[in-house]
Amino acid sequence: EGLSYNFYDQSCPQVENIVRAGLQSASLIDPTTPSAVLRLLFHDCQVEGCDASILLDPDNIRTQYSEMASPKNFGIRKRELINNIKSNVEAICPQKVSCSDILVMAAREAVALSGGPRISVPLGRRDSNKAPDFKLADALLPSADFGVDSMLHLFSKKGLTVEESVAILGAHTLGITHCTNLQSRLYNSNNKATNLVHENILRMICPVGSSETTFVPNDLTSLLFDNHYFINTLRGHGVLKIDAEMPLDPRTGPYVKTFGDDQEAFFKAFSSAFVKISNSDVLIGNQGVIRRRCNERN
Ligand code: HEM
Ligand SMILES: [Ca+2]
Ligand SMILES: [Ca+2]
Repeated sequence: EGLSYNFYDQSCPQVENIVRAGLQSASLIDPTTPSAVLRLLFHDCQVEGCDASILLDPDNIRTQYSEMASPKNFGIRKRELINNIKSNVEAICPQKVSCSDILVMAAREAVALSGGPRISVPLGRRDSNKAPDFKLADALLPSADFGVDSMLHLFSKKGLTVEESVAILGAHTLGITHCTNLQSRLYNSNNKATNLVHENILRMICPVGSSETTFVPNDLTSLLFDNHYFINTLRGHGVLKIDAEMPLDPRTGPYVKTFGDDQEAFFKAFSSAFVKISNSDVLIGNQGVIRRRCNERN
């Protein structure tokens, strides 16, 4: 399909080490770096494939051409970290390594560095050279109140099985959710509340009209890539609507239980899902470009 496991063996053998070093030093300064980088990869791949489109800054003339203008990208961070790693790579191997591959490698390191599996990822992606209108990102990124139906539909389009779809949501073992993303779940929906005590705690942390800076951790070990997300949701302690629904739905519930009991089973299904997501709709061969700077068009 055009990607390969030894793509940079000749042209830039140091690239994996450079990316790993970049992730490690950034995580020492800010331990929430891995969660931000993992979400950044998903939001890139979800809009016109993994082509580093999310990293492009708006130019002065056409400000709507930046995915960051979409409210669905609220809370996206660490785009500049990928720019910095790219500069380090350019210093050693100029014009060889795409920003999209750097982002995939960085997300892979983010998972491994947090205690998750070390995932082998095929490389050879190319970068897009123009950002889509932010309305496309708006249409393609999942909204905070997605339920099981919409989630399974979204991931089946990427070729994920139901088991892999449940596993990839285990990415929420890392990071946080801002209260602004929980308003509709907590205050004006007829959602299937699972654990009233837990929902009341969420309401206390996130009152009506919470400021944009308040947040809750996605699980109790939000810096560790482990299976606590599943254990949490099984207890009815899920944060998002999808977390509350997955254990109850007959299609997804059995996998939530398996992953809550067996971390290795979670890691295995997460790894294959991660590879599928990061291979979806990629530019290869002569398509696209290798951007010189990740945040600007060539
Ligand atoms: C139906 C699918 C999904 C929905 C509805 C969803 C929704 C969300 C929402 C609302 C947040 C909170 C953002 C904030 O308030 O700052 C979040 C955070 C996060 N999501 Fe997802 N997500 C989905 C799938 C994924 C996937 C596939 C991945 C990765 C492979 C992922 C990784 C993350 C991570 C790591 C965070 C924490 C970010 C941080 O701490 O900065 N999500 N997600
Ligand atoms: Ca993209
Ligand atoms: Ca965790």
